[in-house]
Amino acid sequence: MNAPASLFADIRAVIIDLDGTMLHTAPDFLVAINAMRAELQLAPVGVDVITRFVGKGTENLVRSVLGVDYTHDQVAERYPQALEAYMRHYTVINGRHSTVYPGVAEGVRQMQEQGLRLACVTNKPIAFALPLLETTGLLPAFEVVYGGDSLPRKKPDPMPLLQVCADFSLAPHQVVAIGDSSNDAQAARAAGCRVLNVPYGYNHGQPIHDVDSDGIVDTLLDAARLLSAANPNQHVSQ
Ligand SMILES: O=C(O)COP(=O)(O)O
Ligand SMILES: [Mg+2]
Repeated sequence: MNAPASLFADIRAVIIDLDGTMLHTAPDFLVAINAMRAELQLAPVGVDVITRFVGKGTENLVRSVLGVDYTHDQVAERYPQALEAYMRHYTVINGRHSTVYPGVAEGVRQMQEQGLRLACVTNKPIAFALPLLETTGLLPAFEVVYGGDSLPRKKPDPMPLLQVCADFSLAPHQVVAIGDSSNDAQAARAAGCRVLNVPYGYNHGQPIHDVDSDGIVDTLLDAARLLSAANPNQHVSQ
């Protein structure tokens, strides 16, 4: 951890990203994307190709994996069919090949015990995000969940983060966003929220150390410990 604890002294709520932060969903993306590509008579792509495109929502993902083979105009032509196929396949396999990262359940539980309010903001469609949170047992921890299609604009736009601040009646500097990518960090910076990155996710295939954030925590459990150390009076009685 490389951020001074004093930066987090006022934190009252945490916004946590989903793909690459709470859940390793790349294996689900791999299956659904390659099933879609097979329908379009395209060869499968590897997981490294796919994780470069995860984090900016479904539309970007589908367009990007078509862009591996097609020109801009060809992508535009095939996009509706590809999106329909991808959504159909993802709906069936959603969560089947995903795993919860180490420290997530415990970190979320410790944040709750500290009295921190929790929101999940993901660029995944809300219809995919909610069942995943439900089946992994994480859903009850979150007062608010926004998907990439819940609001007019998604991360890296600050809109969903600012909406959470408004929902919780908190100023942005009282809220920290935690995510695996520059997309999360840009949204947080634009919103005026604090931001922590985790190093184990996708970050569009780029090194996480290059991202402008307030620090990197190894796990969500480490994030909970950092926030606890920065807010020693915040513990609620059990
Ligand atoms: O791009 C997506 O579908 C999801 O990405 P996120 O959960 O990391 O925001
Ligand atoms: Mg992510």
